Amino acid sequence: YDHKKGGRFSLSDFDIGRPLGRGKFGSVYLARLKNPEYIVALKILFKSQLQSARVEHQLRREIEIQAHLKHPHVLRMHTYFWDEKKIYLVLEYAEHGELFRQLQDRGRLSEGRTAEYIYQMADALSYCHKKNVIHRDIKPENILIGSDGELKLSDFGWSVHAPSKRRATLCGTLDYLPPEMVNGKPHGEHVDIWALGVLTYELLVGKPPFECDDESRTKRRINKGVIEFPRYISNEARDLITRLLKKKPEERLPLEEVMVHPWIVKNLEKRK
Ligand SMILES: Nc1ncnc(NCCc2cnc(NC(=O)Nc3cccc(C(F)(F)F)c3)s2)c1Br
Repeated sequence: YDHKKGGRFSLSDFDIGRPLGRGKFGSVYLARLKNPEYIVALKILFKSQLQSARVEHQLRREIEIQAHLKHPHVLRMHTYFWDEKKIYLVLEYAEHGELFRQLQDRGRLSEGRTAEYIYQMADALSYCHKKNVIHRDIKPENILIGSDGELKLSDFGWSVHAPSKRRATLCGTLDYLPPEMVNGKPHGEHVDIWALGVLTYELLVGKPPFECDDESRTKRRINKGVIEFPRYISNEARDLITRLLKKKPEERLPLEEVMVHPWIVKNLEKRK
């Protein structure tokens, strides 16, 4: 199709639809490329906000990383463009929105559904880690749901190439951070495996395992690593979560073993 020579898009190439969500640095809109007609999610960022937060390098890294990621359980970034004041990320549209919303609506998810979701995220993370990319910000808000109910790992705004001693000024929830990051130590891809354990727990229980009303107590609980399971959590689920939430990064269950863990296999069989 005859889009602009040099391949660059501009806002006039799109019809803008309803807002899909509001982020810290800008909003996401449903949008349709006019020619050919193609539905996307358009994240619109203000250069001024990125500059004052000094995160332009982070966005550049995300764009670079996303350009090389193509996987059914990783939300695609098709392209990006900019004008005088804004930067536009042209993203794959996830029809069923954020996993966070589904968890809020349902309170907590069944073991069958959770096992399927964790299998898909382990698959996505295994793919990213093979490309030396660690996501570093896995949480229900950053996981979207596609048209067939499949999960899409999204928002690589905090991702880096492993290993990283980057002492990024972390903001947002500490709940998903492993001991090594909470203590500002060098960290590798094992941080995503820890976060997968927190995610498994949160989907089954409805809240993360070390949640506290203040950060210092959360940090203490993350470092202590004691996990309380409600009675209704099966032994196999407890086994997987315990093997993911190991304090020592190298002791955490490798992703390939997560995908064949008895709890995953048993629940995937049942849902066929
Ligand atoms: N239904 C939906 N279907 C598709 N997408 C949806 N929402 C957008 C999900 C995203 C994917 N990728 C993202 N990336 C960033 O936001 N990056 C970003 C933003 C600011 C600053 C920075 C940085 F500069 F700090 F790195 C990096 S947001 C929804 Br709701």
